[in-house]
Amino acid sequence: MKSTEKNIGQQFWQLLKLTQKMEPKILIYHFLAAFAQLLSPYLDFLFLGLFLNQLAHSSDQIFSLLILYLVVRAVAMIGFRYFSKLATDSRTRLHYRFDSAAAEKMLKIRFADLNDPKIRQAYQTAIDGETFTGGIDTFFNTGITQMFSFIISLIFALSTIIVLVSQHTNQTTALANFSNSIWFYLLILVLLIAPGLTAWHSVKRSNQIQQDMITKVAGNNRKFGYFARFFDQYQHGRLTRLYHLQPLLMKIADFNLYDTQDTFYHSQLKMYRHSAIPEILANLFMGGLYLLVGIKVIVGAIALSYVVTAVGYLHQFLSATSDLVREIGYYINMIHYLQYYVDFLNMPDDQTAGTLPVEKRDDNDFELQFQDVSFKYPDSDVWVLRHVNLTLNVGERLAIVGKNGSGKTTLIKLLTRLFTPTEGVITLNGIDIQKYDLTEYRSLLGVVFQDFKLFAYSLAENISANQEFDESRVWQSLDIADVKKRVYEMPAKINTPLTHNLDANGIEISGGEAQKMAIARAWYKDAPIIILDEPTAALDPISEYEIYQRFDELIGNKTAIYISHRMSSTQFSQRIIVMDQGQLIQDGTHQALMQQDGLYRELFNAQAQYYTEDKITAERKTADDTFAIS
Ligand SMILES: Nc1ncnc2c1ncn2[C@@H]1O[C@H](COP(=O)(O)OP(=O)(O)OP(=O)(O)O)[C@@H](O)[C@H]1O
Repeated sequence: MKSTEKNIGQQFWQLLKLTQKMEPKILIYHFLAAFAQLLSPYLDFLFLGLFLNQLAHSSDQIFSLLILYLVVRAVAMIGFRYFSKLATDSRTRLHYRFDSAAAEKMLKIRFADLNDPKIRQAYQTAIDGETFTGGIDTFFNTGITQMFSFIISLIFALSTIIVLVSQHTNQTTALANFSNSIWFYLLILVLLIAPGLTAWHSVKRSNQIQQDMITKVAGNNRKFGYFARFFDQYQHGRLTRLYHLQPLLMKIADFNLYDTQDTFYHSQLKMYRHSAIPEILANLFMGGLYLLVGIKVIVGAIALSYVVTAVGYLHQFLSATSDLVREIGYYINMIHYLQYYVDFLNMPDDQTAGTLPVEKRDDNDFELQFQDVSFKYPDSDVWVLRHVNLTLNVGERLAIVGKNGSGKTTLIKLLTRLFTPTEGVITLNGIDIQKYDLTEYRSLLGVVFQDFKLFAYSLAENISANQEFDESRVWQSLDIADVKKRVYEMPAKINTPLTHNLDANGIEISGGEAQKMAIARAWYKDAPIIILDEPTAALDPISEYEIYQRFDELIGNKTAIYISHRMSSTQFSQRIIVMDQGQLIQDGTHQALMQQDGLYRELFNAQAQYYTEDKITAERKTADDTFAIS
C-alpha cells in the first residue's frame, strides 16, 4: 500500500514501529524528558497550594515544606537535564540510522531494479521528504515531545477533575446543588474541550487564508518575473526605447508590487482576526473554569488553597492543547512526508526473495543446470539468451567463448541471480535457484566481473570483503593472483590503504594489479564455484597464463568457469562452450571443437596468428593503463 492510500493513523503507527525497531528506547526517553520538563510548573502549582494551606492553618511546617520544595524542584531539573540528554542522543542515533538504512536499502534493491527510474524517484522522494520536514529528528524533538506534553497535562487535568468530582458539599443551597450535579462536571468538560475545537477551526481557516495568499502572490511573482526578465534583456532594449514602454512597464511592476503588499497585509489581518477569536475564547473558557473551581470553594467542597493547584493544572492543559492544535497540520504533513521514507524501506528487495537454506557439502557436490533458459533485459524486447540448456558438472573447468555481445556475461548474471530468467529455470541440485536464500546461494559463487571494483579501504579488507580477515589466506590469495611480491614491498603490506581518497598514506596501483587483487578476492571467498568473467583483460598473456595455471593447480574439486576472449584460457578447460547471438552453438573439448568446422576453430585460428613474441611484449606495455578503483 502506498503512503497516499493509508490514513494518517496508519502512517503514524508505521513510523512509530520503524523508529522503535531502530532505536527502542527513544519514546521512553522523550516521554521522561517531557515529563521532567512539565514537572517544574506542576510542582510550583502544587507547592503554592500547600504553602497557602500552611499559611491558612498553622505555619509550623512551612520551613520543611520549603526545603522539600527546593529538593524536589532540583531533582526535577536534574531529571530534565538527564533525560533530555538521553533523548537528544537517541535522536542523533536515530537520524544516523535513518540515513544509513536508506543507503543500505539502496544496496539491497534487486540489481535488476537498480536502474529503474521509479526506484530512483522513490529513493529521492524518501530523502527529500526527510529533509523537507526537518527529518525524523524534528519529528521527535517537536511533534512527539508536544504530544507527550499534551498527554501528561491531560493526566494532570484529569486528576484535578477527579478531585473536583469526588469532593462534594453537604450544603443544600442552589449553588451547592449545582456544584454536585452532573451539569457542573459536563460544563467543566465543555470548557476544557472547547478551546481545542475553536483553535482547530481557526488553524484550518488560517491555513486556507495562507494558501489563498500563496496562490495570489505566486501569480504576481510570475508576472513580476516576466517583467524582470523583459527589461534587462539587450534584445528588448530597442523596443522599450522606440515605443517608450518604460512608463507602461513600470506601471505593471508597481501594480504587482503594491498588489502583493496589499495581499500580504489583508491576509495577515485576516489571520490575526482568526487567531484572536480563539485566544479571546480561550481566556473566556479559562475564566469559566476559574469560576467553577471558585464555586467549589464557596460551597465548601474544596479548600481555598487547592484553587491555585487546580486552576494551574487546568491552565497547563489548555495551553498544551492549543500548542498541539496550532502545530497539528505541520505534524500531519511531516508524518505524510516521512511515510515516503517508510514506503521506500518497505519496497521488495533482494533479501525478500527465496528462503530455502543451501545444503552445506564438504564434497562441493553442487550441480547447476540451465533448463531452456531465455532472457530479455527489463524494458527491452531483444532476446539476449535463447533456449540455453547447460549442465555444469561438479569440479569441471568450463570455458565460455564467443564474440562480443553473444551473451556470455548475461549467462553469469542469471547464474548469480542479478537477473531472473524470462523463460526457463536455473537449478542447483534440482531446485530452482530463486528458491534459495540469496546470501547463502551467493556464498557458493566467487565471481570476478569485467567491471570489477576495488574500494578505498585496506588491501586486506578489499581481498576479504570484510573488516576481519584471515591473514594467511589473504597472502595465499595474493600469491595465486601473482601479486604477493608487489604487496610485500608496500609500506604497510596487506594493511596498506588503496588510493588517496580516504587516506593520505594510500597507494595507487596499476590496472593490471587491480585485476589481480580482484582475482585474489574471488579466491579468498573459498566458494565451491569460481567464475572469472574476463578478469584478465588488463593483464598480458603471460601473466594471464600463469594465473590460470596456478588456479588450475590449486582449485581442487571446485567448479571453475572461465570467460575470456583470449583463447589461451581454453587450454585449462576440460570443456568449452561457444555462444553466438544468445545461443549455445558448440560444446566439447578443445580437440573435438578444433576438428569441427565451426566458430570455435575460426576464433582460435584468428587469434593464434596474433600471439607472436612481439605482440605479447607490446600488450605487456599497454596492460597497466586502466584503473578500476572507486
Ligand atoms: N543492462 C542491459 N540492458 C540491455 N541490454 C543489455 C544490458 N547488458 C547487456 N545487454 C545486451 O545484451 C547482449 C549480451 O551482452 P553480454 O554482456 O552478455 O555479452 P558478452 O558476450 O558478455 O559480450 P562481451 O564479450 O563484449 O563482454 C548485448 O547485445 C548487450 O548489448
